[in-house]
Amino acid sequence: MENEIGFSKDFYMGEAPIIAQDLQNGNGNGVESKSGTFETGTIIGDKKYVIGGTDGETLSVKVQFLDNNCLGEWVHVVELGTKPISCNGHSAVLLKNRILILKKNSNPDDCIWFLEVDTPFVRQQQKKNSGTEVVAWSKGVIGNAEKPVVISGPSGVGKGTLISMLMKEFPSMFGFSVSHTTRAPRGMEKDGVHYHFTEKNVMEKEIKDGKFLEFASVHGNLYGTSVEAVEVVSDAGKRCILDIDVQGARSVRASSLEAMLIFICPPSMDELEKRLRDRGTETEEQVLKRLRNAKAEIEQGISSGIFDHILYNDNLGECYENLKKLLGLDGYATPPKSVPQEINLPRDHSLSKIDDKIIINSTSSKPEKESKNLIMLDVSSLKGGAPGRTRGLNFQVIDSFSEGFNGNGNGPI
Ligand SMILES: Nc1ncnc2c1ncn2[C@@H]1O[C@H](COP(=O)(O)OP(=O)(O)OP(=O)(O)O)[C@@H](O)[C@H]1O
Ligand SMILES: Nc1nc2c(ncn2[C@@H]2O[C@H](COP(=O)(O)O)[C@@H](O)[C@H]2O)c(=O)[nH]1
Repeated sequence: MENEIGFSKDFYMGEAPIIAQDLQNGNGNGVESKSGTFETGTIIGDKKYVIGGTDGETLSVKVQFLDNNCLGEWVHVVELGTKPISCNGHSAVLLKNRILILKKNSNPDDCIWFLEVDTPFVRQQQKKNSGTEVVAWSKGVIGNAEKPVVISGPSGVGKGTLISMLMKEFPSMFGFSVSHTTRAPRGMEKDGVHYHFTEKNVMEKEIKDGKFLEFASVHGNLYGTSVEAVEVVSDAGKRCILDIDVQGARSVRASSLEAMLIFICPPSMDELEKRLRDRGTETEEQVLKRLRNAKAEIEQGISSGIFDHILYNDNLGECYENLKKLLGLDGYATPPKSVPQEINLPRDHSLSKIDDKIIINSTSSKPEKESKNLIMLDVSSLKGGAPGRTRGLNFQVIDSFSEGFNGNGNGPI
């Protein structure tokens, strides 16, 4: 199954139409380069992706185009998303449209990363930056993390109120995605808590740089969800809640976030107007603008098919109970705790790939004891991906000798 430098036969053969081969210059999977950093190389079609820790603290990517066996120049690559921090080496395996990176000797929650090279998100970004080589990083999450929740609806309907109630009752379960906006803060609003209040030119530049999952012009200001805002919540092990308008919900629906989308509808336009006016946060001109926009938003919310669920917020308590039902939280005094899976990858390991299974073969030879582990990483049900996390990774210990392994997989140990 494996050759002497740790590439599997499948890795050489790749998966049509992408073909992976070993590097012709001998810089194979996990080889120390002249500069002393670890580099791996993967050839996909006529491109060679070299991943190595040469960019300060973070792993960087270099791409070289192959021109009939003759090596071309390095190409500048735009790397989107948060890059993994460099480590004591890594392994790389080509999957269908992304490269799986396994960091050696790293924390269980930081050992699996993906470099997307040909996913819909990357193709979309390549189109935007025509002529530029674009790749995107996405961190792998073991198991099926709960889907993010999008709460949308016209201004004043009660989205923020419902979200606050949820966060108060389940503080360790939910995390709020803090949006960016160019509108001015209201009296009690804090920067970084309610919004990241941002200058328009700064936000426009960051949008251009691909830092936003979605953005929209709403009631005359720019609003947007940065990739980081969602990642911060996922990394804290919480379910992400987004409070965004209908245009933003449409973008999220089209993205790889795979969120649950809920539209909150007012009982009537009169009641919506009353709530907006009673809140007293908008000028008369703003109230009228928001009410005008509300009509179109309600129409789209109800009939566009963007949303998975529609909730009517007439009686607040009832609406909140219905929201909890949708989220599977009715009847829970305390939220269910998922048991985290753990995987520790020792520095010395080799990889092989059989269909959608990655076999990690690790050997640790301490003077007193030698231990061997065979871990199977199942990548058949990957979900999400850049510009967010890649979920749906499952692993199983399929063989282990000695106590060297620190994990709680399902297989025999
Ligand atoms: N079911 C309800 N009945 C009566 N008042 C409500 C109800 N739900 C929310 N409110 C009130 O309506 C006002 C608007 O609610 P909230 O600020 O949560 O709306 P929102 O949808 O988040 O608005 P925006 O999109 O402008 O942020 C608040 O003063 C809130 O207390
Ligand atoms: N598309 C997005 N819409 C957003 C985002 N954050 C908030 N919003 C929506 O804007 C309006 C107005 O909000 P307000 O705080 O000024 O009253 C409201 O409908 C929000 O849902 C975002 O990141 N993206």
